[in-house]
Amino acid sequence: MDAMLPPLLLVGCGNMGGAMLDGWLKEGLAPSFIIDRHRPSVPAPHHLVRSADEVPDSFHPGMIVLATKPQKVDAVMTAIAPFALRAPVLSVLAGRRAGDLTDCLTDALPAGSPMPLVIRAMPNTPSSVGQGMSVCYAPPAATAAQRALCTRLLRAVGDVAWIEHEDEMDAVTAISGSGPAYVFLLAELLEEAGIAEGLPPDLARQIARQTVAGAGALMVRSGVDAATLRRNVTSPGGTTQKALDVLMAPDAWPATLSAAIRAAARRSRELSGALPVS
Ligand SMILES: NC(=O)c1ccc[n+]([C@@H]2O[C@H](COP(=O)([O-])OP(=O)(O)OC[C@H]3O[C@@H](n4cnc5c(N)ncnc54)[C@H](OP(=O)(O)O)[C@@H]3O)[C@@H](O)[C@H]2O)c1
Ligand code: PRO
Repeated sequence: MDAMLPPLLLVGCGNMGGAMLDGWLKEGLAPSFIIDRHRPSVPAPHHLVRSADEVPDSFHPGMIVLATKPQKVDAVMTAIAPFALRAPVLSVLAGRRAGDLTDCLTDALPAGSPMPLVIRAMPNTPSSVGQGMSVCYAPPAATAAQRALCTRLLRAVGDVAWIEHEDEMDAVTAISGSGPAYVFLLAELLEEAGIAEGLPPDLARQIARQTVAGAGALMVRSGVDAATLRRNVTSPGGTTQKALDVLMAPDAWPATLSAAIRAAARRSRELSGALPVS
């Protein structure tokens, strides 16, 4: 294992903050402060507080990780702004732009203070088992060391990629941020379909879950592209072909998935304020 991850100020420890924290704890994390109203506990030597005002002024984080809901972040900006003069901020909020968050922090600081730095990342919940996918965007003011620190933190919980254009974050959010939900839905629907075909519920669940997990593991470990792996399952004139004829019809999965991704990306733009709420 590499050296310990730096101390963090984690603001919000629900589904996503908690998933990342689980991954960081497994990797070894320097004593950190976690702000959350609901999490029951964090292991020693970390500190759980219920409000941003309870973090001692003496704390020097290596990074501040923002993981509240986008609509709830403004309420904590004043309390965390002084820490943002000591460490870069890594926001995993959907939609909220780096410049917008920087402005909120700047407004909460005395006039003439240095400008805080906000880097964005879009992780996903498989981070909790070290299988996350995080895509990062840093404004031009970020240093190579600050970018490297983000990469190191997020690499500890999965794969990391960087984008140079913040606008791409809306599509990233729709695909990899929200994507685990689509895959879990697939597992749910396979299970329901198995039961509808007369299988015992326990067996339907087992085969649905392991099929989704096994297919994902095969794709990763083989490195073979998804279309080839799909063709390898599809015997000419066989059972898979019959199912794919239904799923791959232009008005079926191709249309449905692209409409779903468009809707999610649009919602990300709405959260940024770039589009009116529909
Ligand atoms: N969930 C995902 O898969 C995912 C993936 C990528 C990115 N994200 C982003 O991650 C962020 C968090 O999403 P989530 O699903 O983890 O939300 P969540 O489960 O609601 O977690 C946020 C946590 O922060 C707490 N919190 C908020 N403001 C607080 C405050 N002032 N003091 C103390 N605790 C506070 C919330 O408590 P209350 O509920 O009481 O406010 C909640 O426990 C969002 O911005 C989302 O866009 C999520
Ligand atoms: N969860 C957040 C949402 O649904 C962002 C990506 C995954 O808005």
